[in-house]
Amino acid sequence: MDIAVRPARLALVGNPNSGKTALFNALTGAHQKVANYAGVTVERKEGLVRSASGRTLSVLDLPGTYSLRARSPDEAVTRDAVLGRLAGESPPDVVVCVADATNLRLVLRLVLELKAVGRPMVLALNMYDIAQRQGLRIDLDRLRGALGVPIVTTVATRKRGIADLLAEVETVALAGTVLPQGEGAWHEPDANEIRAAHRDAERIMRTCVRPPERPDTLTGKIDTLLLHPVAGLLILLGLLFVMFQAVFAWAAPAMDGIDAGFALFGGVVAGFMPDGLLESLIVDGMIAGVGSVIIFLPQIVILFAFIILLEDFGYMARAAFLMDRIMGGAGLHGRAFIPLLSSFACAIPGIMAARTIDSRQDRLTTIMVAPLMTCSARIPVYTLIIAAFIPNETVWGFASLQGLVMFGLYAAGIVSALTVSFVIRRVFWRGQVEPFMMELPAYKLPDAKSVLINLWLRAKIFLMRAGKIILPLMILVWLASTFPYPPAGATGQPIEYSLAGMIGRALEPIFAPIGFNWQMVIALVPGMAAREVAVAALGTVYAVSDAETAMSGLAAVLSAQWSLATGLAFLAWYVFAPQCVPTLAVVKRETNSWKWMTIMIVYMFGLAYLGAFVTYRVALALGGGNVGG
Ligand SMILES: Nc1nc2c(ncn2[C@@H]2O[C@H](COP(=O)(O)OP(=O)(O)OP(=O)(O)O)[C@@H](O)[C@H]2O)c(=O)[nH]1
Ligand SMILES: [Mg+2]
Repeated sequence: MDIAVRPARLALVGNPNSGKTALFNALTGAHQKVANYAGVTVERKEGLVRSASGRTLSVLDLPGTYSLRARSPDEAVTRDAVLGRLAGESPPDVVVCVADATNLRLVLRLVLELKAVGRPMVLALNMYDIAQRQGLRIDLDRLRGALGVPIVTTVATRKRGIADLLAEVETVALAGTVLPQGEGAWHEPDANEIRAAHRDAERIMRTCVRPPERPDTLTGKIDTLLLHPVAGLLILLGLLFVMFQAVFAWAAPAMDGIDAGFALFGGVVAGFMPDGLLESLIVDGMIAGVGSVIIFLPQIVILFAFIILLEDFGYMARAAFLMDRIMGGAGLHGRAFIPLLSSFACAIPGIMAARTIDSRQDRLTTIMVAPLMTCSARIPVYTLIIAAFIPNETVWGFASLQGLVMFGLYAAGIVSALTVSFVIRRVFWRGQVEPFMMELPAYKLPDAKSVLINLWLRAKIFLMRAGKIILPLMILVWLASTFPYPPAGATGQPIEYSLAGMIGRALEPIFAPIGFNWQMVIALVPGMAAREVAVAALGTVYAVSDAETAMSGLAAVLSAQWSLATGLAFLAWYVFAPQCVPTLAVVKRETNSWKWMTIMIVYMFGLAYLGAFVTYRVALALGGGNVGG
């Protein structure tokens, strides 16, 4: 192996939730997602690190696995990477096995398997801080002897032990491999070999690790309450309730600030520019359009602050455990919880996270319902319509009505996901759902820095979307709603004669039964590329984006122009419609079939139309048909 020519490659392999990604971030300075539950990483990620001696090493982060006998698609990624079976990739020069030091029993079998593969290897005992705090006594020298591999202790989140680890990696890398090339040395172990490995692991545990004198029972104590079948579920509901209340209550001042900022900015720019087309494009199309989406940043940050904190405490794995019975009843695998939870951010990572589910049927069911979870791109649409039609009142003396409606919209997404998966089970396959077996991590105090980094990543994704997707789309919307000009002597609004107006009018008959007018139809079209563009597009269509009136102005215009029934129907449409083409593309890629993508499009549009229709008709019947009332 010639290290001078190409960087030596080290691969991080280990059980789920052992801190591989945290170690990867500590080594490479990357900001990959870490969270206190298993199955976060589902793809290989590569980065570079420079060692103390100035050598560049390439680091590979891999999905967690308990064994090389891969069961799910993400575990197969790890196995293939270790064995050098990935197309165009040689096996890693050094395997760094990342162990949760507080849970050594689980990793020892993997260590023994990896040793059999024969690549040079280093064992990193991560989470060593927690092991020490728990009073766990690990005899490192004896463990080194028993396993025959170098061992370093690390605390990935505090970047402790990183230099030692790198030094150890360099030593074994330089020592070179005299061992057989990966693949040949490894085979699927048979039952006898598995039993033998199990015995070896138990023996090593007995000789090298002594349990703490006073075992850590804090986690156990908290769990008797939080995992209680009734109290636990109530606490979960309570947490979600507080979360949505906070989204509305706490974000308001920041949103007003952003609103005013963009209005001011638009006004200043307008003052410097001559009146005309260019001014309209920049001020009404671009500044107001992007501003009407960015204003939702505070709400998204608050929502994710809750989610990230709950993840890092270790609560989310408990939530999955609590939900397992309900989800199982609906035909969903317990492991579907994490993918569905990720879908609250965006369905795309959620659909990818379904790779941790090994049974193909369970995985497909999860993928098919993931887009029903309320992704963050829906927040702008929901909030706008809620602000326009739901009075800002307090009910029962303490709850904000607007927050309650938001809670209801999220609940509608969850309930429909459970219902659809129930139906999928009946229609496509009937087999048993596999029982849930997720490790419950120990509770941990979140690491402030890593919470902030995760939060910043979410905010960045949102802002990048505003720049990369929404800005260009808004320019298109502006063009389509400005040209062609109205003919001489036309009496209506200019937009009625534009291309967008024509499209809206052409599609209007399809949407009239569910209470949508042609302006709404125009907004739906660019909303296919990214849901939140509908908000900005409505602003353009209703021409409210003068410098003085941004978001609050739009809500006022909508409440004057739509009936309550129409507003509610629009919300119902947004709960179900398979909007955002990128999600559909990912479904095609992950299922590797057009069939499932088509099924998704058909069923979701069907539900959206039905949901909006029923909502509209019921609201009309209850007297919600007055425009401007
Ligand atoms: N106290 C402490 N926490 C750690 C340490 N290393 C990681 N963590 C935390 O452990 C949790 C899991 O870390 P990840 O890096 O996501 O684990 P992973 O092995 O990549 O997990 P998967 O990708 O799901 O297989 C996170 O909450 C980390 O912040 C450590 O050394 N000490
Ligand atoms: Mg990871």
